[in-house]
Amino acid sequence: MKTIDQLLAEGVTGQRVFVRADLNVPLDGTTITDDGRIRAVQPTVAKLAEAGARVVVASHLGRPKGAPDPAFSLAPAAARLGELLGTDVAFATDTVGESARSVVAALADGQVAVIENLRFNPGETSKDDAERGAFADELAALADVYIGDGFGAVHRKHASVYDLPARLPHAAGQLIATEVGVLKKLTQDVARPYVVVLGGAKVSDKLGVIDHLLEKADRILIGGGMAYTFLKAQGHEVGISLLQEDQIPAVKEYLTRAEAKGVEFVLPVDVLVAPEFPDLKTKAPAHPTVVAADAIPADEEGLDIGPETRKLYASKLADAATVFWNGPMGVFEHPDYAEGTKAVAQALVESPAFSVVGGGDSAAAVRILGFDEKAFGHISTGGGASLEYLEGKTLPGLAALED
Ligand SMILES: Nc1ncnc2c1ncn2[C@@H]1O[C@H](COP(=O)(O)OP(=O)(O)OP(=O)(O)O)[C@@H](O)[C@H]1O
Ligand SMILES: O=C(O)[C@H](O)COP(=O)(O)O
Repeated sequence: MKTIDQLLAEGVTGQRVFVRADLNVPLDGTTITDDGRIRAVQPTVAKLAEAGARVVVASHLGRPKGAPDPAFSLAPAAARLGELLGTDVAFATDTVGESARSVVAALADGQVAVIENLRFNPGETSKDDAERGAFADELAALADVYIGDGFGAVHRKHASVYDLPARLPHAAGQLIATEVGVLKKLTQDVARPYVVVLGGAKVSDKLGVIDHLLEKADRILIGGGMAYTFLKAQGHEVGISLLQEDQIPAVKEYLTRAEAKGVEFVLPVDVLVAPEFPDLKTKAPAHPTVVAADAIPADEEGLDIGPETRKLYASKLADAATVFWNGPMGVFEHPDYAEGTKAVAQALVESPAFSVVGGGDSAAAVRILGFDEKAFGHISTGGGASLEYLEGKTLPGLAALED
C-alpha cells in the first residue's frame, strides 16, 4: 500500500487530491456532538494542503436514501474541518454537479473543499457494478489522485471507497495507516485474557463477528441492542427490544460452541426498561425500571444494562490483558441510559489492559461521557470496519488501495 508520505515525496503541488474521509459524525440538528472523526482525518488534509495540493474532501453522513436530504448535509462537518485547519474550507452543495465542479475548479494550490454527502447519489451504495462505476467516473473527473482515509467506511463496497481508487493513482492516508497498524496487533499474538465487549445497534452487521471471535477471545461480554437476540435465543421474553429474529439459530449455535470451546459468554443479568424509546432531543426524564434479564415485560424495551450487570462486567474486565470494545451498552445519548456504557469505560480506564475502543458511536460515547481518550490504548474511528478487519475479511476499501 503506497503511503501518503511516498505520494508527497513524488510531489502533489497543484494536483487535485480526492480524500475519501469518514465524516459521519453524530449530529443534534446541525450541531456536531462529537467531532472525533473530523479531527482524525485533519492531519492528512493539513499535510496535503501544506504540500500545495488542491484538496477535495468527500464522505458519507448517515444513511440517506440516494437523494439529497438536508438532515444529512455535510455542511456542519465542512465548517468544523475549516475551524480545525484554521483556514477557509469551500463547500459544494452537490457531490458531482455544477457546484462541485465549480468549487473544485476554483481551488488554488493549498486550498481545501468539501463536497456534499456522497450518499445523496444512488450510485454510491449501489449493488450494481455499472451504476457504482458510472458514479465513480463522475467522482474521478474531480481529481487527479485518490487518498483513502475513511477508515470507518473501508468495509463498504461503495463507489468512493472501492471503485474510485481503481480509476486514479492512489495511496492510504495517515488515519488508515495508524488504524491498520494497531488492529493488526489484535489479529496476531494478543496478551491474554483477551476480552471482547460487543453492544450497539447495528446488530445484523455485527453478530457475524462472533463466529470469528469464538476462535480468538477468552471471554465475550454482550450488551446494547445486541443483548436481546441472545436473551431471546435463551428462551427469554424481550418485549419490544431491538431483536434480530433471523439470527436466533446462529446465536444459539454460538452459545453452544462457546461452551464447547471454553469461551466465556457473559450476558446481562438485569436491564433498564421503559415502554418507549427516550426523547434524545429534550432528554426529558425517561423513568426506566430495573428488571431481571429474564423478566422483561412484553410491552417494554431494554435500553441499557442494569446495575448488577454493570458490576458483573466491571469484574469480568478487571483481569483482562487485552480488551476490544465495540458498541455502547445502552442508549448512552440519554443520561438515564448512559450508566452501562460509563461503567464499561470506567472499568477499562482502571484496568492495565491494552484496550481498543472501536466505532463512531462508541468512541463518541467515551468522549461525550467525559473520559480521557489517552486512558485507552487506541480509539478507532471504525466500528463495523474494525470488527470486519479483526474477522480477517478482505475490506474493499483497503484492498482497493493495495496495488
Ligand atoms: N438497547 C439498545 N436499544 C437501542 N439502541 C441501542 C441500545 N443500546 C445501544 N443503542 C444505540 O446504539 C448506537 C450505537 O451503535 P453502533 O452499532 O452504531 O455503534 P458503533 O459501532 O460505535 O458505531 P459505527 O458502527 O457506526 O462506527 C447508539 O446510538 C445507541 O443509542
Ligand atoms: O459509522 C460507521 O460505522 C461508518 O461511518 C459507516 O457507516 P454505515 O454503517 O452507514 O456504512
